[in-house]
Amino acid sequence: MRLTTAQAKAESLIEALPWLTRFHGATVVIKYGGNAMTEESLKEGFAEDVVFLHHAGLRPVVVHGGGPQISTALDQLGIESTFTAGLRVTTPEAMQVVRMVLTGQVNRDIVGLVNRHGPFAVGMSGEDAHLFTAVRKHALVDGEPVDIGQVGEIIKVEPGAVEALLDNGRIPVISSVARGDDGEIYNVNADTAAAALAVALKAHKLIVLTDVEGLYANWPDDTDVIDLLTADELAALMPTLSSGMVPKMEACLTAVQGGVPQAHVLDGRVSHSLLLEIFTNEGIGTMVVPS
Ligand SMILES: Nc1ncnc2c1ncn2[C@@H]1O[C@H](COP(=O)(O)OP(=O)(O)O)[C@@H](O)[C@H]1O
Ligand SMILES: CC(=O)N[C@@H](CCC(=O)OP(=O)(O)O)C(=O)O
Repeated sequence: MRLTTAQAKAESLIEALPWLTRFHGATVVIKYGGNAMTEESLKEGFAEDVVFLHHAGLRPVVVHGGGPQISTALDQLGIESTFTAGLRVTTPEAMQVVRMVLTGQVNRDIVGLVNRHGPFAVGMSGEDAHLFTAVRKHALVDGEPVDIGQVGEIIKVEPGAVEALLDNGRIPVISSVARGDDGEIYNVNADTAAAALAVALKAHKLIVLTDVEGLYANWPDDTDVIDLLTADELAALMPTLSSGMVPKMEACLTAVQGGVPQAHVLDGRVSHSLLLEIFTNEGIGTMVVPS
């Protein structure tokens, strides 16, 4: 018997039932990357997905980056910007721009898109309510520590303000800027910040949205996406990874080793990728699970 369109839609809804049951009340930390937020329709789709998760009874938390947006602003201001070991060398002058773009621009954009659907999103900086406390981080180049300016390594997470927002039925949207006990502000890679928060919140899932399908087995060849990895398998692969994938896969490993049962890297260029991952039997992207 052929299914009518309406019946096929009902089948799709029913496919989601076991996942709705399983993830009811689950905290999901979603890292939204700058390269996955370039197109307006994708940004709108992302906001719809987050609101859908909220209405479906999950507790979504968004931690965002904005690397390309920071680079554009620095270029416009004539401030040179370089990366060492995947991290932006952040002078005090650049730090002001990083803070302005992440907390003042990208954060506001995401909050605005989510709040088209209701009074849900509340924007925060990682500096607020001592959410992220960081110390100065050095990059390792050929095993030697190199000064990369005001780049931070998170040493403490106080998730109370985020938990209060979640308990109040809100969707926290958080920029990856941290404060230091030394009075400085620090630029933290957003993948790293999302993982630290997922561990502190005892989240059920960390989802990292990016601009590739997942972790490719033989990068730069993009034919073979690894769909499932244990933490031990990922730890063994880490030294072979390059560029942007290093902080992303490190974040998945930190999260899973810190007690988060599942960490995923998904393609943010696919519309509604969040819903596909959470509510379909196939899932998409790369999933990391405990060994
Ligand atoms: N093994 C790999 N699998 C997938 N992508 C990889 C791999 N190694 C390096 N990359 C690169 O990492 C990039 C993702 O990192 P990045 O550009 O920092 O993303 P985002 O802005 O989403 O944080 C991909 O676009 C790809 O060019
Ligand atoms: C230290 C460091 O490199 N910080 C990042 C923070 C933003 C970020 O991580 O943005 P994406 O997720 O879009 O890459 C930066 O300055 O670009």
